[in-house]
Amino acid sequence: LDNGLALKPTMGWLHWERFTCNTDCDTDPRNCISEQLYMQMADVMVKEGWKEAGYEYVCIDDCWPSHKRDAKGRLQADPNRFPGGIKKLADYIHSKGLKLGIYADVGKNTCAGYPGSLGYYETDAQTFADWDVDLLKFDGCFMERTLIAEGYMNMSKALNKTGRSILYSCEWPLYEWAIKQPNYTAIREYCNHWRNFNDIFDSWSSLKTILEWTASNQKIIVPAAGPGGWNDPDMLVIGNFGLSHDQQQSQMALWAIMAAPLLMSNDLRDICPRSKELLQNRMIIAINQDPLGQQGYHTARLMDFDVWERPLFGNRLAIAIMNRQELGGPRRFPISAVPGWKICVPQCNVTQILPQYKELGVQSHQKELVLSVNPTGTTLLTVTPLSSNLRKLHW
Ligand SMILES: OC[C@@H]1[C@H](O)[C@H](O)[C@@H](O)CN1C(=S)Nc1ccc(F)cc1
Repeated sequence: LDNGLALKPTMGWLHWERFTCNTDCDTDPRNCISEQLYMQMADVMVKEGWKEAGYEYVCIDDCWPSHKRDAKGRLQADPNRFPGGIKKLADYIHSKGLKLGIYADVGKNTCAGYPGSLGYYETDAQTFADWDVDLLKFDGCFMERTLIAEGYMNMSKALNKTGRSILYSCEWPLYEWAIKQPNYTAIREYCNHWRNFNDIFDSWSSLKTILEWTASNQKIIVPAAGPGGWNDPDMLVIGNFGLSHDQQQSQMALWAIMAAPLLMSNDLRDICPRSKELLQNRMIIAINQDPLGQQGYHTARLMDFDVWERPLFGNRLAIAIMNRQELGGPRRFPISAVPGWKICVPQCNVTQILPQYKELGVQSHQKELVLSVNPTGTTLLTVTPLSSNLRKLHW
């Protein structure tokens, strides 16, 4: 969407995967969906270097509203859980130099059964603008499948009509795939990023299904990605419970290769140091935010390894090698088996970023550089050709 926003993939925090629809503030005040959750996350994001690393949007997901619209037909926050209201929360978030995201639904109800926006697109867009909201995540539940596209387009126009810059995060293709192959030219025209596939869960198997779907459909979705519009493989679940450290490194590496929005869903008030270090790794964030804005591809599967590559600004290349085996120990992979390695003629400078930082120095096409990759882990490299006669990469 050409609204001047999301020129690089959106970075921030989104409540859903970690906090879901927990509305029980009587027994669980620390984790329920309430204004204090976002205020506390904002405080931590400033205090603990998250904002500095680039994480900017603090996003509310489902379950924030009252079940009733107000007398003027406007959405309103649950008065017990958001006593100050959304505008005041936005002011607080802005006072921290951060931005506020909110959530609504194209259909009759949200997925969790709160009021949907069908029939109220202009009212809701104007309400969000009046509250100084900076991002809208627009879900696709309870909507006639054949009317999904029209609904997403109408909300895009409604947001534009408010005159406020509001980043528009869509789930349009996810719901449309059920009936037809979505038209990604249209989606890119109306949305700043878009969910294509099922919700992420806190598990390695969930991550694998998302990567599998992305690789299988890359010819359709990857060309649509670029500054202002991105494919959204869903939230980062790094720092929660279900992924080993190697698997957390795999998600961070692949989200960088896929030019995915980096929307963390975890508890920043209580996160282990290794996960925090991984999420704030400047070299991986730089790959995700690369100015060329080209999403990477799955380029090879061999010996039970997956290879993903992303062209970077300045003729550099990011390479991720994932060991799919869930048995045994680290396995060795010859970099010469990476399709993009052919740019290293006659030589390249190689930097390993994961599993730990290591300058591998000048490598030549001949000299056999072999990498070690942990089971379900990923080795992430950047490669800089040292010659001027660069051959274009062809996929
Ligand atoms: O209710 C909101 C929640 C989150 O916003 C996700 O990111 C959205 O993709 C939708 N969503 C959920 S749980 N959607 C949903 C997921 C599975 C299901 F059987 C019915 C609804």
